[in-house]
Amino acid sequence: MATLEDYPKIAAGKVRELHAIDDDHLLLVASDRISAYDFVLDSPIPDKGRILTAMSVFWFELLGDLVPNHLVAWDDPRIPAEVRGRALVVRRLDMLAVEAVARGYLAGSGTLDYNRTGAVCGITLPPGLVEGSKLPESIYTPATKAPLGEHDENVTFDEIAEVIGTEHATTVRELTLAVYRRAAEHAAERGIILADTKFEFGLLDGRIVLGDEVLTPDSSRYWPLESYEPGRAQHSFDKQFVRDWLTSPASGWDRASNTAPPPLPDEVAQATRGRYVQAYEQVTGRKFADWIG
Ligand SMILES: CCOC(=O)Cn1cc(-c2ncnc(N)c2C#N)cn1
Repeated sequence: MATLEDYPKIAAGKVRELHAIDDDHLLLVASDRISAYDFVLDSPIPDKGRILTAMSVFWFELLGDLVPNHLVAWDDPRIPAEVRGRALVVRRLDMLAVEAVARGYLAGSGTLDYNRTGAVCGITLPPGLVEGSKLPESIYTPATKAPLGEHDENVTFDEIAEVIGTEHATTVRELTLAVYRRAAEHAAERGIILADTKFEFGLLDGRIVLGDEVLTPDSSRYWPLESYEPGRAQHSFDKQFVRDWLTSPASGWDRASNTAPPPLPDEVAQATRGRYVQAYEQVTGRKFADWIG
């Protein structure tokens, strides 16, 4: 059985790492780390890596008729025991330099751009929208990847086409919207608003293939349908307990101070684990207890 040290690390995000298995395969590893207010917290959320990996596997399977993906295996001798259940064997792709974002609702940088310009990524929106507004139809709002810790930069379709060519830019936009719309419809039927999501695509033998993690609460905004109310910041299905505790007097943390947040109380970490499990079971109809690792 391989160990993680056998696989050189080739990329890392805030909460994930990418290792090389061989010339054609990579190992995408999800940690139990959680990010809030642009900080990676000291406190891990038990099983977060396994739950989000199981979610990606579900979505890759459900959406496989719409778009090919890079997933090769999730239960495989190439996966070291220490990361089993929170690591995927994936095909090595030639990644396209675009953060392919679809939005069904106005939130985050989308609201910021809209308030400044009436548009997001060059797409003019109707007047009178607020944080959390449902958009008349979902839109493609690509971004360019920023260095770790910075926010991606929203750009227009034409700016992306300049970099990856009009043909690939067009296919990426079509796939992003089709896959998001199908996933958002599935989630809404199960009481979860998928407000937006971010995909990454790559080339494999000239075909465009869906890479990265997909439609997890780290790559998407998951809002509970029952507490949806436009006009304010929406409750995060998974991160709200963390946000509420960090911004409560109990934490002793001052968000404006730009200092690192304190560790979470165990009950906040455990309650957050519960939210990830609930999101997984509600979206997939599967029991997390049946997942490997
Ligand atoms: C965890 C850090 O990695 C990233 O966040 C983004 N990233 C993806 C790749 C990639 N590169 C080739 N083939 C792939 N299948 C993938 C994937 N997924 C590189 N960086």
